[in-house]
Amino acid sequence: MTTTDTPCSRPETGPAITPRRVPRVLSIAGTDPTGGAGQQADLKTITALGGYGMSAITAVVAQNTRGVHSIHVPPLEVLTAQLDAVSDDVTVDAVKIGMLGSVPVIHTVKKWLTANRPPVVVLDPVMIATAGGRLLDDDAESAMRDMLHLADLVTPNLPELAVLLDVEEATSWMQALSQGQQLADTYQVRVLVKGGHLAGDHTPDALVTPGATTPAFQASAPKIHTRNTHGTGCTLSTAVAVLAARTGDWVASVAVARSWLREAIQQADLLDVGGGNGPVHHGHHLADLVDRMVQTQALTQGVGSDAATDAGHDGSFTQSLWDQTVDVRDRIQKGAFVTSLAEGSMPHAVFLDYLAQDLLYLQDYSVALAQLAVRAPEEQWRAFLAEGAAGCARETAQLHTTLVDTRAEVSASRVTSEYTEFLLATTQSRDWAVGVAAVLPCYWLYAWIGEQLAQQAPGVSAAEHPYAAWISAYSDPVFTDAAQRARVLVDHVARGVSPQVQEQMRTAFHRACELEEQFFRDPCDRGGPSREPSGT
Ligand SMILES: Nc1ncnc2c1ncn2[C@@H]1O[C@H](COP(=O)(O)OP(=O)(O)OP(=O)(O)O)[C@@H](O)[C@H]1O
Ligand SMILES: Cc1ncc(COP(=O)(O)O)c(N)n1
Repeated sequence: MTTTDTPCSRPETGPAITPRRVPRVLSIAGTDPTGGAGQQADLKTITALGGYGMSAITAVVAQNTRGVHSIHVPPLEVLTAQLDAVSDDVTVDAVKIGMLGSVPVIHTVKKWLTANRPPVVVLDPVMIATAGGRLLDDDAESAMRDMLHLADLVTPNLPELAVLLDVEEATSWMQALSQGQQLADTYQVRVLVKGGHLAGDHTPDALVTPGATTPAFQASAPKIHTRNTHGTGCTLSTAVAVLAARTGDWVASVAVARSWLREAIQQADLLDVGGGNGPVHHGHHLADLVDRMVQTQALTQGVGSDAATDAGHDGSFTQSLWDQTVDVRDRIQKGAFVTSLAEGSMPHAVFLDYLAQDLLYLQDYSVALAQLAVRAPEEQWRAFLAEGAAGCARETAQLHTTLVDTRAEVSASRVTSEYTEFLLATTQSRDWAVGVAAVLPCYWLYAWIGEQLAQQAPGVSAAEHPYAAWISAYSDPVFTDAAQRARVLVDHVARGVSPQVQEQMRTAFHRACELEEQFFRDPCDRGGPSREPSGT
């Protein structure tokens, strides 16, 4: 994720939320037939962030990127019937409330909310559309104030914040923060203060909580030069609702929602929707996933009748490699790395040491993949391996950022050196087929460990587990997908080589599996970092 955010956060506690991997999120809002704001933006956001989206429509708005043409408010009974249809049948984990429009609609939603309050309620007090057009009646402002206390989080933009407090709109970030704090204190509700409307070249945001003296979270990043910011407010508030229901952690939810939205704004110009203030790209991270799925399908078709690639017993060459390394996996599964990471009992120093070694390892693994890419006999394999090499380089850069605070120079441990020397030598000078077999365990065991961690520590949240973020990153389907494709490659290659080379592939795979096991065990065995004394 490209961001120059400078977050400063402290733990922020509130009523307990039971995290759910796929939260059921209801949006109560108006519509936008051009898909950039309101219900349509909310449903895209919920799906993009892994939730299950539902919608109850408050108003049918004929609008586009240039402005609002007309608003039709369905009879109140229709809104009540929609809300009841959802709550009579579905457990709602989070609700996001957007455009309400009028006093009777506010009262209707308030009544339903009082009787059916889900664990997460985010209220975006929508008043005016970016492109112009009032979305809240003038006489509804005080009714809106009267429902703020029912929310866990309120997300006004600066003009809305001013209306809610009945003061002049803030023109500086300090003033905005002070108004946000005043709203939080008056209504005893968290407030997401958004600086998108401030003049200047930065867009600061902050999460303020009742009675606090400093924000629970604050970040700022350069303004992205685009006019396509239609629906950013709807999108941000919904993203926080989904993530809060998913993690139970408001600070983390705001931070992640913000970074994700930033990327959606960054890629907004790709969409080319409308001639005014266009929408943001809610599906920005899915495009890559679909590319990979299409590529996997192409690779799988390329291997004809032996295309079975499931981890089950499919009779493939890679399956036989896997079966022959069951002892290694058993050691990994029972070893201190997986068990202490899953329990959260791994000492932080050991974890940091593991990350530092991983960084050193990935630098060389990236080179190993690049060497194979250069030597690849076919275009599709070159693309796959080069993409893997680039992914490792990106991962290395991210690890550098994570480890920036550990400062001291870290040297490769004996195991890390042994593993990387083996990979570099094998991928550079052995038969290409042997090289691809040597790099497979890193893909495959990584994805497999992700599954083990997800099973041993299901649904962990940042609030209750020190390594929650790491565990969920490990079980990312992206890794399973990459491992699958690496298997397809090795199976394909194995069919075209002699039994002798197949045997060498088998030996290389086995050796790399053993080194993987040692690599995970090593930081736990050593119990701490392997560093060069500073100044050497
Ligand atoms: N040009 C931009 N570059 C980067 N971030 C932006 C930009 N415009 C808006 N944002 C971000 O989008 C979010 C919504 O901000 P904003 O203050 O505009 O709220 P809003 O007015 O409710 O949104 P909307 O435009 O949908 O009504 C904030 O996190 C803000 O930082
Ligand atoms: C139904 C609906 N809800 C909210 C907004 C605000 O979004 P924006 O200010 O980006 O136009 C909107 N335009 N339409």
